Amino acid sequence: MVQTTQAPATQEQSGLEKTLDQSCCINSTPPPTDSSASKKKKKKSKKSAVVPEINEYYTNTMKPYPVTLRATKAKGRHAVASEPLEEGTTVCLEKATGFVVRSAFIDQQCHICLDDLTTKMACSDCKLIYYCSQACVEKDTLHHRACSVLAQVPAIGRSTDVDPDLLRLMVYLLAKRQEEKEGREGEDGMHATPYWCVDDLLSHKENASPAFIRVISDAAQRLLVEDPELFESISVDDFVTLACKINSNAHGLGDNHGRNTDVALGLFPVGALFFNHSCNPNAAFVGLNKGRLVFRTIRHVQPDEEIAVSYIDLYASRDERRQCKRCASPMDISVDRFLHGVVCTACAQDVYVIPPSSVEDISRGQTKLYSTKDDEVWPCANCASVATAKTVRETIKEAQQKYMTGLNCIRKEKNYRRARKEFEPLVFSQKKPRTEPTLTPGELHPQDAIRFNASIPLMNCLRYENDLKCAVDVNRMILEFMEQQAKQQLPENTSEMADFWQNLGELCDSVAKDYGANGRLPLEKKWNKDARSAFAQAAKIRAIVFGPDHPKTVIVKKYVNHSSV
Ligand SMILES: C[S@@+](CC[C@H](N)C(=O)[O-])C[C@H]1O[C@@H](n2cnc3c(N)ncnc32)[C@H](O)[C@@H]1O
Repeated sequence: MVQTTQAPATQEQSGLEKTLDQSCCINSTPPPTDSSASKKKKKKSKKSAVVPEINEYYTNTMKPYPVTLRATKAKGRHAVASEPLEEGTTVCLEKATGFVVRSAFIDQQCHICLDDLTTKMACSDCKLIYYCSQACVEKDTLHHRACSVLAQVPAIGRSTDVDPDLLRLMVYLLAKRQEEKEGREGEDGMHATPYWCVDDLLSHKENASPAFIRVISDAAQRLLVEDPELFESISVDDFVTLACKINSNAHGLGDNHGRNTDVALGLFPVGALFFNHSCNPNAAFVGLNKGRLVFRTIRHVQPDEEIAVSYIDLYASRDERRQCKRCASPMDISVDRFLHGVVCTACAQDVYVIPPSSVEDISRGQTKLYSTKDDEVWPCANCASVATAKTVRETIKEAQQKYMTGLNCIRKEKNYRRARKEFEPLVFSQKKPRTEPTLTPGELHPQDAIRFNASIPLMNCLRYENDLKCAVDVNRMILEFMEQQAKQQLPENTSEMADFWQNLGELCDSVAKDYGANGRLPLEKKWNKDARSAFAQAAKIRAIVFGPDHPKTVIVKKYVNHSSV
C-alpha cells in the first residue's frame, strides 16, 4: 500500500479497509474439499453462470460517456470503449447512493459537500454529523430519518466489534431506500444512483468469514430494535448481505487537499457494476466533493477494449492480487516474480521464482511463500540454478520482520530514528553505494514488495528527521522503481506517482530554502529548478488521473510557477 502523507506512512489499514481489500477478489470461490470436487465445481459453475441483464437505467445513465455496456459469462457486466479514448477521458461520473465521512474525520469534513470544515455546525441531537454551512444543512434530507439510530451506532459498534463506519453507511443507505419508497428525494445538483441498484451488486457473501457474519448479525439485531420503522421489511440476513455488498463494492473518497487519505466511504453501484478489475488497469477512479466518484482513463484505450480499474494496490505481491488476466500469465515472464524475490546467488541476474499459489490455497491463507514445505526447490528465472524454498522463505520472512519492527517503532513509540535503522538495510544494499539499486546475490531484489514498501516509511522518517537530501535520494528511488514497473506493463500515470513527484518537489523546495537562508544562491537556484520540474511532473500526471480542475491538480500547478511552496 502506497502512502505519501506528510506523516510517516504507517501502512496500516482500518478493519473495514482491510475487509474491502480482501473482498475485491476476482471470481474467488469457496475452497473445494478435494481436487475432483474442484473440477466438478468448475464445470458446474461454468454451466450455471448466467449472463446478467443490463437494465435500461444503466444504459441511459452511461449515454453521455464514450463507452458501451456489455455483459458476458466470463466478465459479468462491464464497459468497453466505444471509440478511441485519449488518456484523461471521463468514462463515468456518479453520485453515491450513500456515503459517510469516516470516523477519524467526522468533525473535519462537511457531511454533505465533503469540504474542509472552517465553520462547524453539528446536529444537536446525535452530535455525529457536521455541516460547513446553513446551505448544506438544508440540502440534507436524509439525516432526520437516521439521526436517532446513528446516535446509537458508536455503542453498537463497540459492543459488537463492527466498524462503526460500516454501520453508519448501512443506516444511510437504508434511510435513502425509505426516502425513495416515499417518493421523495433530496436533490443536490446531481441525482444520486437509486437504492434499487444496490440490489444488483454482487455480495460475495459465500466468501465472508463466519466471524464477520456473526458480528454483523449481532449489530443488525441491535439496529433493528432501535428503529423498526426505518428498517421496515429488512431482516438480519438483509443487513448481512448489505454489509457484504459494501465490503465488496464500496469506494473510499479521498481528501481533496491532502494526499492519499480516504475521508469518506461511499457505495457507487454503477461504477462497481461496470468497471471490473485489472492489475494492469487503463482507468482509475477518483473521489470528488459532494460524494461523487469519477472514472477516467489513464492511458490510450482502443475501441472495444474493456475499461478496467485496479481494486487493489498496484505494487502488491501476486498472491495479494489473486487471479486476473495478467496475473495468470506465466510466472517466469511476469513482473510479479520480482514482487517477492531473492536475487540468485549463482548468476546475480534474476530471482528465484516462487511458484504461484492456487486461488483456493490463497483463500485458505496457504500461499507457497508461507507454506511449511521446505523440501521444494525454486529455480532462478535466468540461469535455472535452484535454491531451497526454505532459504528463500527465510530471507523474505526476516525482511518482513524488520519491516514490521520499523512500522511498530513509528506507530507505538514515534521513534523515527529507530525505525530508520530497521528500514535502511531493507532498502539499501549493504555492499554497494546506497543510491544504486544493484542486484546483490542472496538479498531482496530491488523490486521486491517489502523492499519497495519499506522505502516509503524510510523516506518519511528521513523527512521527519530533516535529513532532506537523503529523503530526496529515497524519493527518487521510489519513482525509479515505479517507472521501472511502468516499463513492465503497469500504468505510467498513477495517483501514487503524482504523490511522489509532489513530495519530491516539496523536499527539493525545502533544500533550496536552506541554501537560500545560508546565502548559497547558486545551490538555491539549482534545487529550486529541481523542485519546479518535480511539481510539473506531478501536475501532468494529476491532470490525467484527477482531471485538470481537481483541487489536487490545481494546487500542484500553482507550485510549478511559484518560487517556493
Ligand atoms: C465490483 S464487482 C464487478 C461487478 C461485475 N462486473 C458484475 O457484473 O456483477 C467485482 C466482481 O466482478 C467480477 N470481476 C471483476 N473483475 C473481473 C475480471 N477482470 N474478470 C472477470 N470477473 C471480474 C468478480 O466477480 C468480482 O468479484
